[in-house]
Amino acid sequence: MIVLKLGGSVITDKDRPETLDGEALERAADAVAAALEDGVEDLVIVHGGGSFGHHNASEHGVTTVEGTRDAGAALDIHGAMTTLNRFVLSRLLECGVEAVPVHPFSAGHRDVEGDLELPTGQVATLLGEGFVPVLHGDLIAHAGSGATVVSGDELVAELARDLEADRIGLCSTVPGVLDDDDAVIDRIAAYEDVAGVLGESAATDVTGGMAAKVQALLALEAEASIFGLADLEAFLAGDEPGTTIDSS
Ligand SMILES: Nc1ncnc2c1ncn2[C@@H]1O[C@H](COP(=O)(O)OP(=O)(O)OP(=O)(O)O)[C@@H](O)[C@H]1O
Ligand SMILES: C=C(C)CCOP(=O)(O)O
Repeated sequence: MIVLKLGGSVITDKDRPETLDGEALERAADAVAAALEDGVEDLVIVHGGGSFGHHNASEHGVTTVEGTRDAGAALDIHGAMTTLNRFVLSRLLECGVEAVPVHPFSAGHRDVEGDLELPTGQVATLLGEGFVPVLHGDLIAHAGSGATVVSGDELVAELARDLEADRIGLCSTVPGVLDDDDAVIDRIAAYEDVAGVLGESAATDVTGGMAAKVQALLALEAEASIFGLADLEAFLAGDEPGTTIDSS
């Protein structure tokens, strides 16, 4: 089973509010369709927000820890993400991928500690019935804080853990985690080894950029890869492009 995140920074123009990167999305959808034709089974896709969601969350002062109890703000942020989800689903469907939505806002919650609870029975059942479930970074009920943002990276980690994914891939706008000289770091086994080079996203981003990604993936038992769009086909074909996060 593969859990693949399509980074919001890849499929949207992160500097312009609510603007798709149609070419990149098409390329990603083509790669997914080709992989399924080549025999990949059991694929769960998660996409991030990019210019959908982060701007809205930022305007309302909402992050993964700062919540809102304003239903209008909640609908604004969730609505931006479901709009992007519609675009992603349409493109996948056009390529012949049996993609269906799973909206985290209606499925999961955080407890008072902020820990994410995400039931995955619907995802497993959809996989068993031949669908490709497509989740997305979203707003989520948060005990004691109203509703906060849940990043696609957190969802990837939770799905991978619960569904015992064999392979985990994060397709982002960079070819991997970069060192001080902008060279791709081949393997990361401990956060301390790379803490100095990990930063936030260059664009508006309420969920922590590369640092949060590496942290979420290091908490997993399975290996995960962070790579750019040019390497999506290779990842889906079984390669380990970009940076491998290996916490074992
Ligand atoms: N050491 C690093 N190596 C690579 N990228 C880094 C590093 N430090 C910070 N970054 C930033 O992290 C960004 C990737 O994180 P970002 O959260 O934007 O990706 P994404 O998951 O593709 O998008 P989204 O969060 O919208 O889904 C890069 O574009 C870069 O600006
Ligand atoms: C900003 C929202 C609502 C979702 C963010 O998801 P991410 O782009 O995966 O961090």
